[in-house]
Amino acid sequence: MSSTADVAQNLASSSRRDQPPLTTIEAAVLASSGTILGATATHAPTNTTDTTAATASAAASHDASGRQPPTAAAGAAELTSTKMSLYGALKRFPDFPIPGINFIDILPLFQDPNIHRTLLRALELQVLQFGADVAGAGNAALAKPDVIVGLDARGFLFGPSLALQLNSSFVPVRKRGKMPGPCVEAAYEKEYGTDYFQMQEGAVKPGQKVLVVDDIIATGGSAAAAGSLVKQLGGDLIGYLFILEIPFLKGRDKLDGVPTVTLLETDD
Ligand SMILES: O=P(O)(O)OC[C@H]1O[C@H](OP(=O)(O)OP(=O)(O)O)[C@H](O)[C@@H]1O
Ligand SMILES: Nc1ncnc2[nH]cnc12
Repeated sequence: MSSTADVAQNLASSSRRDQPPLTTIEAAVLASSGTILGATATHAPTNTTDTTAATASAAASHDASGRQPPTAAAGAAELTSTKMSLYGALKRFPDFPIPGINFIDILPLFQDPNIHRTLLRALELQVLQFGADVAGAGNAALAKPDVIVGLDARGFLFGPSLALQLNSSFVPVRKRGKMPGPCVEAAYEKEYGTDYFQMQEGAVKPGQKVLVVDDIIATGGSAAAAGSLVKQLGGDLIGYLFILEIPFLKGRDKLDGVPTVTLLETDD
């Protein structure tokens, strides 16, 4: 396996259409995304794609003299601060919207343009890493999503921006009764209630590769319902991407082993 420095270097120098070159930190985010941004390894079922495991050891690798290569060390420090700035922006509201729920508010991530930018870049890099893990380093493009599906409403805050960055379509999943024309529908339970999701027929074409994105996976009910709608439309559900996971609620268990990546996690 390449060292983090090698991976970061390759990524930093890789040319991507219409994209500025990756900075050291961006490359390092991708090179060791699991270590810093994704705590997915601990909780990932064995049959899910773990973007952490393959890179965590690289991030921790040392050179022959027993020291971390400077790029990796610098990258790790920057990554720690990246994660801390994203995580530190989250706010908690006990007993909202009902007693017993510790509500984690992701809206502050969008208040500061620097944090907003960092978030979008980290998500984009996480998708690229996801592609490399699913299809192999040289074939990451094979796992590039044709469609980003974002969930009503917080998945709309970053789904379209991410889709644009990836040159993918954006398609919404909405709560029942919000969209015109024929729709497919799925009922689901979430951490604090029951709801119905819909997608417009034809919004995803049969065989298109679809990545479902949302802010938070709690019990997984919302994400699983979205996945079932994608499949009803004939889409190829290649994965899920979340900003934040609440692992003790075991949402991943509802996702049928579909590859799932998260940037951050919290157990409170
Ligand atoms: O994993 P789960 O238990 O299903 O919970 C996660 C879902 O709950 C929240 O959405 P909510 O339904 O509150 O809608 P909103 O985005 O419109 O606030 C959140 O944005 C996720 O979509
Ligand atoms: N605890 C929580 N905080 C914010 N959004 C949520 N959606 C489901 N559970 C949530």
